[in-house]
Amino acid sequence: MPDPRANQAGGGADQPALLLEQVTCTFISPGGASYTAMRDATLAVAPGEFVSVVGPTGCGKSTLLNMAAGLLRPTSGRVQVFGQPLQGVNSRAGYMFQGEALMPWRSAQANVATGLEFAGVSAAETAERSREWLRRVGLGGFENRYPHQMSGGMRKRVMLAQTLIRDPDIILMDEPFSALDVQTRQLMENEVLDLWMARRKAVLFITHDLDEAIAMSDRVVVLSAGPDTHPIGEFIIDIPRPRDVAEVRMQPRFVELHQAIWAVLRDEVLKGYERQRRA
Ligand SMILES: Nc1ncnc2c1ncn2[C@@H]1O[C@H](COP(=O)(O)OP(=O)(O)OP(=O)(O)O)[C@@H](O)[C@H]1O
Repeated sequence: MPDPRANQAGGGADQPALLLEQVTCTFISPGGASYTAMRDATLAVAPGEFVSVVGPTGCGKSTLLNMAAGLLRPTSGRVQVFGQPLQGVNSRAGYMFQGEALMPWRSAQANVATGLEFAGVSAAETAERSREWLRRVGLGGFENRYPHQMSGGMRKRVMLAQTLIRDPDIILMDEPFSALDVQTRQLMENEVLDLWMARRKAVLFITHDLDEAIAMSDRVVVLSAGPDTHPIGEFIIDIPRPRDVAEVRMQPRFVELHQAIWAVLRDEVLKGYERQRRA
């Protein structure tokens, strides 16, 4: 009998915000071939903690995030949200996808408002909160622009507002800024850090960019190359906050951490590359 409190707001504040315990995920193709993308992987994110996951391309980073979001059920193992088993979609999490996820026929404000509309929030409150969130991400005055009338960076800002407007306790981000140029990317990273510092939600951030992971996080988890991906290293990022993502890279401690993490990641990247080349 499923626990009726599962996945509900409230409760469990002393528990990890998110716990993936010994999760295995095997995909079966229509032809019957099976591929175990993840095996016996355990990862916890504490309330208010910013955790990045890095790993070689195709190792299973999105798979991990999809399990945390409740969009994909692990083949075995368990996922818990604030101490309760996750059932169905993770209603305490906001998910920012890798690609473009805006509805092209809706204005910036209407895109940001979508989550509140689904939640049945009144039209007046929805309008006010979506305007306020657009302002917070630096898009005050752009409410009526459509996605095709905005730059890539502006569209990402709209996606960020869309993710945060429901004030999720857990924020899941899958390489959110990978398509942006370096300068825009650093601006967005700093904005995310400012918003996070103000609200301190649990963040699980997927990236293939080690600099980004170190600059943003409290902890960086390194995944092995697939198949059978699992965490193989974990590093506490003891660099004081607030941080500026561009400046923090110059600090000796940043360089030290980068070397230590890269020593673990490098072999996996080479393995992943070799496997993809042979596939
Ligand atoms: N629905 C699916 N069916 C079959 N195989 C899948 C499915 N989804 C993912 N995979 C495989 O699982 C592995 C992990 O995929 P995933 O997208 O999680 O990797 P990733 O680390 O996020 O990749 P990237 O770095 O390219 O974003 C890949 O080999 C992929 O081909």
